[in-house]
Amino acid sequence: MGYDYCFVCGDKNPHGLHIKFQQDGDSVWAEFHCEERHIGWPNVQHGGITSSILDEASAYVPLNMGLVTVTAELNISFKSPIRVGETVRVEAHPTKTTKRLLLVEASLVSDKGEVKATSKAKMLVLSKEKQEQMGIEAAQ
Ligand SMILES: CCCCCCCCCCCC(=O)SCCNC(=O)CCNC(=O)[C@H](O)C(C)(C)COP(=O)(O)OP(=O)(O)OC[C@H]1O[C@@H](n2cnc3c(N)ncnc32)[C@H](O)[C@@H]1OP(=O)(O)O
Repeated sequence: MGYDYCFVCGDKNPHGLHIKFQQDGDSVWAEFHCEERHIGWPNVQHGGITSSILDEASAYVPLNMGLVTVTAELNISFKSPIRVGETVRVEAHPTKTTKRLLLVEASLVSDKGEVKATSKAKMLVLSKEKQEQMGIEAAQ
């Protein structure tokens, strides 16, 4: 089972979010439309879905640099509810890069310009050996 089954971006995951990320220099971005099946409280997008989108965007930043990482830490501020029917844009960019660690900041903003959530992630670069140990295939 490869990347096609990723919950956030995989084409073949029937339960996934099917988000397509675009590269813009060191940054990545994507759009997401909140539907009824994404809610927790009535009409409010589940915080776990919001977290997944921010996490994934943070992972695509190093991936586009040719680095395979896992999220070691993810700190999220949920600033305003994302409602069913709203389209949000996620953007992520690196703020610090070392040999072992990337710090990535991300945000989710509505099409009306309202900031819905922001995050700071620590993405830990996996060595080839560690990738094999974890059963992660080399990046495409
Ligand atoms: C094409 C489409 C693809 C699409 C596919 C895209 C998929 C993307 C998925 C989204 C991303 C995810 O959700 S990934 C899944 C969620 N994350 C996880 O499951 C990670 C679980 N945690 C772990 O596996 C582990 O704890 C690691 C790998 C993070 C660290 O393990 P380790 O390497 O054995 O740990 P350890 O020896 O203690 O630490 C190694 C070094 O890193 C440092 N370190 C460890 N943790 C931290 C930390 N939180 N903050 C700072 N530094 C840290 C240590 O101090 C040490 O530094 P020094 O002493 O060497 O200086």
